[in-house]
Amino acid sequence: MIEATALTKRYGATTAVNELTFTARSGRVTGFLGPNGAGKSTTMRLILGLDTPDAGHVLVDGVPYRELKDPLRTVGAMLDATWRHPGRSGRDHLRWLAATNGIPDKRVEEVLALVGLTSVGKTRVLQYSLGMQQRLGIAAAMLGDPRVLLFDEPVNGLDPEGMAWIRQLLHLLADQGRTVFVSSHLLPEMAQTAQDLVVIGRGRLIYQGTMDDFIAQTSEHGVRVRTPHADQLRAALAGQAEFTEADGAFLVSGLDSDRIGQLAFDAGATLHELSPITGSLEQAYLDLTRDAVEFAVPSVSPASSSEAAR
Ligand SMILES: Nc1ncnc2c1ncn2[C@@H]1O[C@H](COP(=O)(O)OP(=O)(O)OP(=O)(O)O)[C@@H](O)[C@H]1O
Repeated sequence: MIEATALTKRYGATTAVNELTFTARSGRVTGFLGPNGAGKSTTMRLILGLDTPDAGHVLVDGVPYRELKDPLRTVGAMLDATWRHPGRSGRDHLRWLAATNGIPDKRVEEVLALVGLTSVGKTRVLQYSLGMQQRLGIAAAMLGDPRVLLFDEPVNGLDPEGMAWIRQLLHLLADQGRTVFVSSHLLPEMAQTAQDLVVIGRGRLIYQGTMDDFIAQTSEHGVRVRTPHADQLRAALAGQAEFTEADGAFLVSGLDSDRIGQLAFDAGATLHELSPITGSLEQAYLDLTRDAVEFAVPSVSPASSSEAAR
């Protein structure tokens, strides 16, 4: 488990992390989201003891990182997957890490197998694709068989197959009871990966809770209904729910699809469509972080883009 309490970090006049309190639970994949400059990397560095907070504290399985007796066996991290000794082979890179941390050599073969790099263990890292480098970074994070894992942008630059592989691995690690804390800018990918979310903006906590609650609380909801008996449905819904009509369909809010189906049936309206519209992580995220974006991007309108083209 990771527990941050009133965590604060300042760089000169910039408060990168501001009284941040959150928990990442064991057995769950927790997504860590926030606009550029929100303080995600700083928070990850504070968790790993690479930076010292000005106030507050963060505990990993109940202990500050710097007081962990065996850090690599407690926390594994991949912050920058592309930094590696390029002249070494993947296997030698892991052997070097294992040797300097008192981890037996046989664990290297286990983690190479876990990430599917056994057959290219002898290949120099210089020749690895980005996907292979990400896998090697994960192998390194797994060397100490840690209970807590931190991944900063693990799917950056990966193809769909590589992303799916990482998603499955993160789920597997969480199912084994580990704490998996992962940042990503790719919201559709995060929507499929994370079960819990910590969202920050300008260093402050904006949301902490489950992915499902996040999407449910902050997005537009409704049920799309199509019927050839619009008059009957209109009469049935009047006073029961709010609705708008467009393109031959009703968008009904305030009632779930079971209730709408029943009302329509009672009113003798045949339904050709009854589909709940659930919000997306992207919409919920944009709604919630709108005010927390450090440098707002001007909206793109046809007029402004043709202006620019001139
Ligand atoms: N070493 C540093 N010295 C000065 N300012 C820093 C330092 N590290 C971070 N900052 C500032 O702190 C704020 C938070 O930065 P941080 O890199 O933690 O955000 P982030 O959420 O990881 O951003 P991104 O998504 O763009 O990587 C930013 O305003 C950044 O400029």
